[in-house]
Amino acid sequence: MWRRTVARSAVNLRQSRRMSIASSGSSIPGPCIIHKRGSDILHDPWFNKDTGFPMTERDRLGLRGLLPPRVISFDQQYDRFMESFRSLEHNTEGQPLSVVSLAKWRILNRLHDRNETLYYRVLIDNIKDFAPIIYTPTVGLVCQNYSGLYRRPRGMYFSAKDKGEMMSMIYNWPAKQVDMIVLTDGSRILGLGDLGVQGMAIPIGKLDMYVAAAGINPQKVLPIMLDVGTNNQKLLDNPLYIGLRQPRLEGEEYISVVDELMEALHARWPKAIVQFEDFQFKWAFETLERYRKKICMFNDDIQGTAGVALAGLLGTVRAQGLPLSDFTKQKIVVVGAGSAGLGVLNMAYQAVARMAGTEAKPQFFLLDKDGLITSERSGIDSAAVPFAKAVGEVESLGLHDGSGLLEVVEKVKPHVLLGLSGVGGVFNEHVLKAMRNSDSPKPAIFAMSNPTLNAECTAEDAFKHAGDNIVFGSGSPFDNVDLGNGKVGHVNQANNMYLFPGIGLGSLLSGAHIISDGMLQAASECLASYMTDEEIQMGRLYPSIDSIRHITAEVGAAVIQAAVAEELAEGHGEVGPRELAHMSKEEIVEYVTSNMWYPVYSPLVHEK
Ligand SMILES: NC(=O)c1ccc[n+]([C@@H]2O[C@H](COP(=O)([O-])OP(=O)(O)OC[C@H]3O[C@@H](n4cnc5c(N)ncnc54)[C@H](O)[C@@H]3O)[C@@H](O)[C@H]2O)c1
Ligand SMILES: O=C(O)C[C@H](O)C(=O)O
Ligand SMILES: [Mg+2]
Repeated sequence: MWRRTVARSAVNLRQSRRMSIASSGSSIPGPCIIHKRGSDILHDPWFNKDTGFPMTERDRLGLRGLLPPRVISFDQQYDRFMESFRSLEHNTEGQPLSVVSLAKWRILNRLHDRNETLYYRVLIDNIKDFAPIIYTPTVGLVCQNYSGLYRRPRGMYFSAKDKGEMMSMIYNWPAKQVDMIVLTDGSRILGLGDLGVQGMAIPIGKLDMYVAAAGINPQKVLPIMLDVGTNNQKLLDNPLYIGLRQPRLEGEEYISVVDELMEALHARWPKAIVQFEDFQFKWAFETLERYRKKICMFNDDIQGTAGVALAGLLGTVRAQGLPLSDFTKQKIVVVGAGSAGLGVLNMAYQAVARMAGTEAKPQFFLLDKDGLITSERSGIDSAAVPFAKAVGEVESLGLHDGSGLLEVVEKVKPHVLLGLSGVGGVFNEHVLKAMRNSDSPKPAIFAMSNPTLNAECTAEDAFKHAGDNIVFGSGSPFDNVDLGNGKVGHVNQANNMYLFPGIGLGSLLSGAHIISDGMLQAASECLASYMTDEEIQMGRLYPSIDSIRHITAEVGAAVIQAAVAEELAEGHGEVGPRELAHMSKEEIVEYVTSNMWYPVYSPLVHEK
């Protein structure tokens, strides 16, 4: 089954390389009805075209005289923005990275707040350069400074003070239809901890990726911050902090607020997909279990990450020249037993069970801040219990509960070392050097924690200490590494951005009322089989971010097919479940692609 998908995907890949990201879905859209006139339109980033309004439209919409007389074309506006961006890059050369990154974020954010069509076009066309600004890693810095950077509202804020009001508040959102919601409570922002209301930049950045990668119409996305307070003393002490200045709600009080918000969202937009993002461990699994059987939602840190990591783990098996069934024999050390680490192990165990039956005993090792987790450990979370190693098993390796990372790597000689700990540099020189004795001819190192400073190691250190023959992936982007003699160490961005847009889009277009394990597995398998054997041999486990729209269309189609196979698909718009069931794989990809929004100026028509 895997082999077949690999071969087929190689064909798709070749086709995709001919289709540029800019050309997808670029047909001229029909007119757009608006209920505003005059300067109200100029202040609405959904409709504003700045100097691009043609004269006829200026007349029709009461804009004549409100803009300079010359009409500037979309292409000229685009060039003008890119010119200012390049000169900002030039002018900030040599300044500290944080200063440059924030300056770039600001110029993009200003465009976002002014003219969304132009913003998304520059984002889509320059995704490789701009994703690290509007998304990871710069978004982390933005969250840390959000109270100071905040200028204009975007998305919705619900707080503990809104209890009892949410059902009516939800109607304050101006769009009738919402397809995609990303919700956070700001309690575990990347590896940066509790950033309270300032975590809002994460849902905004994730939804920017939804627009860029999945072609969700920006008028149908909704970032939401649920502010239940913060336990971050620095924020509580900051008089300019823009969130609630109170400790986080806990227990029943907390869950009742989340329940109320979920009910309100579901009542107004029953078909919208809700992505939970950056919830702290103690609520991430609990909320997932609480809502996943009732509404179309998923937790990106648990489930999106798991799918991306599994695709990378299967890629490393292929990179060793082994059949995929050998995945069951891989020795994998996972560092970090939180939402992401446990999500990955959960999915990896499921994959082993499919390949070798439920009796199979994979050689996966799990560590948290207190070292190796065995069945002897008391007080571990119930979600981690299935992954605790039997004491006898680790004793035979000379290990025990709490063994440190270096000792584990030295004794296990793992094929894969995967970090989701949030702790920068835990893959230190000694640990990386120990990976030279791995039992794999091509050891894999995944330093998946974000943002850059929280990565378990840098790409450069990984190749320097663990050797040129490793495959490397990181959650935040690093440059490829020059290994000398014309050789390059390829850096993969092992980030859930390769899956969440396709999971969301596929779920939406299937009309499924829940997101099943089968749909998530299909997404991961699709990503795993996307790369050709030649690419894998070169250490390329994931596609370039330039092809993210194409990979998202493929993932979306795989999710729809799985929903159809499980009889969960209820259809979307005019395409019912029967039509979906009769579509070939190619037709489903075409259906997904044709539903992707692409930024061009639509003619605006005023209606009272
Ligand atoms: N690349 C991606 O797509 C992706 C996706 C999700 C999360 N992440 C990153 O993963 C990190 C963890 O996220 P999470 O939601 O699982 O957090 P979490 O708080 O739920 O879990 C963190 C885990 O790391 C463990 N830990 C802490 N210090 C450690 C140490 N020194 N050695 C070993 N383990 C240690 C903790 O005990 C805990 O089990 C974050 O930095 C996040 O940005 C990356
Ligand atoms: O946001 C990211 O870049 C990935 C992931 O969701 C994370 O929390 O680190
Ligand atoms: Mg996240």
